[in-house]
Amino acid sequence: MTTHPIVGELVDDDHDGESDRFNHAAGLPARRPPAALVRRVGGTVVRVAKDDRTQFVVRKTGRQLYTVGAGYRSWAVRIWDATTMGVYRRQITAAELRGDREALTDWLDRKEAAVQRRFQRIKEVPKIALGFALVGVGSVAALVVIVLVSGLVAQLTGGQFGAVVLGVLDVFGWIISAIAIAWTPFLIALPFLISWGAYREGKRRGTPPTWLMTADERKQDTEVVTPSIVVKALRDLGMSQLRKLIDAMDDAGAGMLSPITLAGPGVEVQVQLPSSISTEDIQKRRKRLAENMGRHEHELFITIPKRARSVLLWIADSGALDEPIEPSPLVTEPPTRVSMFRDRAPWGKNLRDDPIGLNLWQKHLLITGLSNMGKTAALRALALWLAFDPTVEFRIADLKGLGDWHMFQGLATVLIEGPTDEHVISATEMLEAAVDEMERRMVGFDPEQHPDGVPPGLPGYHPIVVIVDEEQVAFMCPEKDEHKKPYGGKSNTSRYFNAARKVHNQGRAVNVLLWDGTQDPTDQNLPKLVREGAHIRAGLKLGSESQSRMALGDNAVNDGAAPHELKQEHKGTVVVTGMGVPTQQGQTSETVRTHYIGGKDAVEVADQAKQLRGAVDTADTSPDERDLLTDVDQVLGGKDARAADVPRRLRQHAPGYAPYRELTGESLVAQLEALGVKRGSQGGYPMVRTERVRHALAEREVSDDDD
Ligand SMILES: Nc1ncnc2c1ncn2[C@@H]1O[C@H](COP(=O)(O)OP(=O)(O)OP(=O)(O)O)[C@@H](O)[C@H]1O
Repeated sequence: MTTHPIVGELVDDDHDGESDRFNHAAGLPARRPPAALVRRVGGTVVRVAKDDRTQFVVRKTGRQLYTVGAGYRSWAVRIWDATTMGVYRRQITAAELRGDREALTDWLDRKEAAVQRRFQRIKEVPKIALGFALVGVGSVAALVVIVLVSGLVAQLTGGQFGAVVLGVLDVFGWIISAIAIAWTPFLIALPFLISWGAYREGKRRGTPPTWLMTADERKQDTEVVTPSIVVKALRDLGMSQLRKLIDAMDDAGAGMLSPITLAGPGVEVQVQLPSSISTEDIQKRRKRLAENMGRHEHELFITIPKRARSVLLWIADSGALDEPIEPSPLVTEPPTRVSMFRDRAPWGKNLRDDPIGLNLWQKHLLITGLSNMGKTAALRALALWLAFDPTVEFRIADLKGLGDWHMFQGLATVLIEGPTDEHVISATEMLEAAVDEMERRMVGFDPEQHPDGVPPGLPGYHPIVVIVDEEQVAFMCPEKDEHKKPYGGKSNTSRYFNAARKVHNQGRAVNVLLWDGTQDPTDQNLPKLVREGAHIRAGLKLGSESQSRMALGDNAVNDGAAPHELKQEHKGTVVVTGMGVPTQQGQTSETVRTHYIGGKDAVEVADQAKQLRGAVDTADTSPDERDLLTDVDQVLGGKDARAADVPRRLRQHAPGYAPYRELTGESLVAQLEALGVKRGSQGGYPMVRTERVRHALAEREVSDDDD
């Protein structure tokens, strides 16, 4: 036999033109000429037809032959079933597999009764046959009697007895010759008639394989998700056990499904799996399941509801997820004021198109994702909403520093923008200042007066939200301080790590919160202790399941959360889990398509928030010179203070300002003295007195004027 090389790409077993459709939708060229119908037959790739027309005819004929074959098979199965009590056998097997003892006994009894009934019928067969024979003989005898009586009557009334008998015999002769004439054509037509019946039976029984359909037919076939499509998709998952169990079901598997309901731009259906099939078995085959239903992998979401051994499938309308969702209500109808305690931040919509709002009160938050998936935008959208609560203070470090957070100038009390080690050092100090504040609040809290913890609105305990975007930069920082303590890393001495951990551990109760955004999480750039401390955890598209576990935790991923399976093109889509996240009943996570607030809109929203709360004095964290006298006057707030307490206040006032970093009480007093502030003490402790600082400021002003 001569073999001819096949021109073009060798196709895989699953080729059904799906990738061409995908490429077409994405505006990419088709993977191969769409007209070629190529199949692998017994390990050899066979080109069946090339041009459109022939291909159509070949596919159509193939489909019809398949349907006729399916009909014969169905009849054979039914005959086999009928002779071997298949209905009962299958129910018995299914009850056994389910471990349903009650049903098992019931079906065994039914089978026994059916066997008895059949035995009874078989016993009665000779009697029935004899009955038929007697009826036959009786009918012939009756006919003879009728003919004879009719002939006799004819004879007596002037007719001829013989003519009647001959007439009747003629009629019989005619019937016999008509049968003889029709017999041959009937015999010729019989196989066709049987095949027609088989075709109808085959059509009733199932759908031909997708590779026997043209692209258009497939589209029509898969647009609507029906119970039979879902069952067929499950049956064809490539799990022989599942296939057998579904085939064994009396209702062809329909009983496994809940009603299919419309849910946003898609449908939802819950599947109760047979006992030997685990939810994991289905999750692992998401791609195949989606494709069996005519969808892309990212258009099928599988979650695990509370009911044991069941999966909840949400199947998007084809292409629906590629449509953007509407703009944020924050842009279209900015709020006049919000309450962090009471309200929910409008973040986006879930797959069912229900609006999703997060309650952010006393929640640490972590958002991760691959680069450029919309992490900053999603995090910033929450902060912008929260800016409409004037009681909330923001301290922000944007360790990319390309202006994503610049609109918070005048909204945040600290705004660090930049990627260098210096910026990481500032961010660390900002976080350490938050730890100091947290400890001050904890020490100063009066549990007798507030037995239920810090109530909303308690003076001195306003929410402080510390935001660190691109946090991975902090963990990867190689710099060390003068005590050789690293800023980055995750060792016991790492300054950023320890500060983040402390806020995570204890900040919530006193309203000191950390929101971090980090890229491409690993154990190095997002240590376990930090990621586990967040109350709300969100993952945009991630690279692998292990990253999803880091981002959302094992529980959420075990329950079906799969940010690694989100589509790269779907920026801003997050899987979110944790406290304050509204989820469907029985679910632990929610997939949210977040509203996108672009840079320009963000500036406008921030301006509106500034109008509400009045401009905030954003601390200058740039390495420029600061004025020590003015800063000390500001941190004293009109009172005197021990010199040892003032450096800490200065660091909080200007996080990241290097000269304050190593300041001690003693060196401060010396520097102030050089600026004209007389030393003072109380009870043996060096003091910094407001009045002396202001005096030095006034003197300086006078001498500046003189100059
Ligand atoms: N919700 C959204 N809907 C649609 N597009 C979005 C959405 N969020 C972000 N984008 C698009 O993604 C781009 C990147 O967004 P963003 O800067 O927030 O990503 P990122 O993950 O923070 O990136 P990186 O980690 O590289 O800093 C935006 O410029 C925008 O075009």
